[in-house]
Amino acid sequence: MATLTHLRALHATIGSALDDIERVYNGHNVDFPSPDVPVMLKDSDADLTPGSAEALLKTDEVVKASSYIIAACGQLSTAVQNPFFALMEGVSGSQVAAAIQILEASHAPEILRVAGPDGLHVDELARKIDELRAAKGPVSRPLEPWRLGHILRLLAAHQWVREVSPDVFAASRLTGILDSGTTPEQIRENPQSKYDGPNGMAGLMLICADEMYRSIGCFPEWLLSPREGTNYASPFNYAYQTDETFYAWLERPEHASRLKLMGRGMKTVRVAEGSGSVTDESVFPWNTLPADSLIVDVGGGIGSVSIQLAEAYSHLRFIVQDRQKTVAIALTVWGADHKELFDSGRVSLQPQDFFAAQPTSYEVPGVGRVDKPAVFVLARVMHNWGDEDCKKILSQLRAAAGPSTKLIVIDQILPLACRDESDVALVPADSPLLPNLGKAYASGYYFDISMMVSLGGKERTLREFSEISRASGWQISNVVRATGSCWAYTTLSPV
Ligand SMILES: C[S@@+](CC[C@H](N)C(=O)[O-])C[C@H]1O[C@@H](n2cnc3c(N)ncnc32)[C@H](O)[C@@H]1O
Repeated sequence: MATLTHLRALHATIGSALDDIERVYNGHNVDFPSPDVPVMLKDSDADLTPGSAEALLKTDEVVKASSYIIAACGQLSTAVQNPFFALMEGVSGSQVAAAIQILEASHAPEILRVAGPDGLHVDELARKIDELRAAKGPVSRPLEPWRLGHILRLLAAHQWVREVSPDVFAASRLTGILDSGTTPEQIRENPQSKYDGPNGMAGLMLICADEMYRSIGCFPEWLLSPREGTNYASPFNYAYQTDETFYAWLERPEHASRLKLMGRGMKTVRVAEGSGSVTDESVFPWNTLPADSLIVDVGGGIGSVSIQLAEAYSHLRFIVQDRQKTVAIALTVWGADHKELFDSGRVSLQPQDFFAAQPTSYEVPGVGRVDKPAVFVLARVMHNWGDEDCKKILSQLRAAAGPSTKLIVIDQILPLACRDESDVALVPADSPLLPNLGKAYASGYYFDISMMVSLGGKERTLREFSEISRASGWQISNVVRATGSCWAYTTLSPV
C-alpha cells in the first residue's frame, strides 16, 4: 500500500471511531468529558451514575473506539514527524516524568482544584506550595516562580495542566488523576494524610517517582556495563546497592509508610483493567460455585480483589494470604471501610509465604476446615517474578489444588508486535493499525519494563504464560482480555 494511502486509512479509522463515540454520547444526550475539567479518580466505579459522561467512557464500545483513535493518532504522528523530534521526544520522556512528579509532590493538583478554572499565577502558586512545604519543616530553598512556570509549561504542552493566560495555570482533566481529594488545609495539618485520601494514585506515584525512577535510570548501565565487581539481580538492587527483594526492602522499618502506600495503591491500579472486572461472570462463573466455597487470594496484599468479589458474591468465602507484615497492616489501611466483611469472617487474612507449601487445610470462619479451595487467585503477582520463581509458586498451588480447583491469574498478557496465529487478533486483518494497537496498549509494555527493573519480573505473552503453566502442572482453560488494555483474566485448570 502506498504510504499516503496508508495514512489516509489511519485517518479514516480515526473518523469512524469518532463516529462510534459520538453515537454513544448523543444517544445519552451528554457531551464527552472535557480535557479541561479535572477528573476525580476514585478507587471504585460503583458510584458512577449510569449513562453519565464518565460511565460511558468505560463501556466496551467507547473503550474500543478510543483505543483505535489512540493507536491511529500515534502511528500517524510518528509517520509525519521529523525523526529528530521523535528522538527528542523518546529520550526526553524522563523530563515529563520528573515534571509530573513535581506536580504531585508540590500538591499543585489540590491547590489548583481549589483555585478553580481561572487558575493561579505562578507567583501565587509558588507561595502556596511553599506554605504546604513548610508544614514538613523549614523550607531551605523557596520555589522560584519562573522555574515553576517553565515546568508547568512543559506539562501544559502535554495537557497535564492548562496555561490560561501568561504564567497563569489551571488544572486540566489529567491534573485530577494526581489529586488526592484532600484539601490544602488537611495537607498543611498533616502532610502524610494526603495519601489516605479518596484517590490512592498520588501515593502510588511516590513509588513510581522514587524507586522505579531511580531503577530505570541505571537500567542501561546495569544491563550492558555494570560497575566492576557487581552482580546485582535487578536495576533496583543495583541502584539501591542491596540484595533484598523489593518487597523485603519495603518492609524495613524506615519504609513503613511506603509499604502502606503500596497496599493502598493496589486498590487504585484497578483502573488499568480497562472495561473489564474480575467480578464479570465471563471472567469466571462465580455464581455457579456452591455456597461457602473458599477462594484463596494468594499474595493478595490488603485484599482488594477479595473485597471486590466478596461484595459482588455474598455466598463466597475468602482468605487473603500475604507476607506477615502486609497482613499485619491490612486492617489499618482499610480503616472503617468493609469492616463488616472482616468482622463477619467472610474475608479473613492469613500470613503465608507463597513459595512455601500451602496449609493442608484452611480454617474458614463460620464454616470450619476446608481441604481444597474452589479457586486460587493470583492477582498482579506473577509479573513480579522471573520464570523459575513463578514455577515454584504455581507448583505449590498445584500441590494444594483438588481436581476441580481453578486458578485465576490476573495480570497483563502482552500482545506480540506482529500478527500471532496462536493468540486472538486485537485488530481486523485489513486494519492499518499495528497488530498490538501500538500506543493504545503501550502501558502493558511500560508495566513490563517496570517489573523487570524493580523486581526482576516481567509481563508475559500468552506463549510465555502457557509454558510456565504447563511446566507447573496447570493448563490454560480460558482467557478473558479486558478491552482497552493488555489486562487479562486467565483461568488455569490442573492437568
Ligand atoms: C503487586 S502486589 C499485588 C497484591 C494483590 N494481589 C492485588 O492485586 O491487590 C504483590 C503482593 O505479593 C506479596 N508478596 C511478595 N512476596 C510474597 C511472598 N513470598 N509470599 C506471599 N506474598 C508475597 C506482596 O507483599 C504484595 O502484596
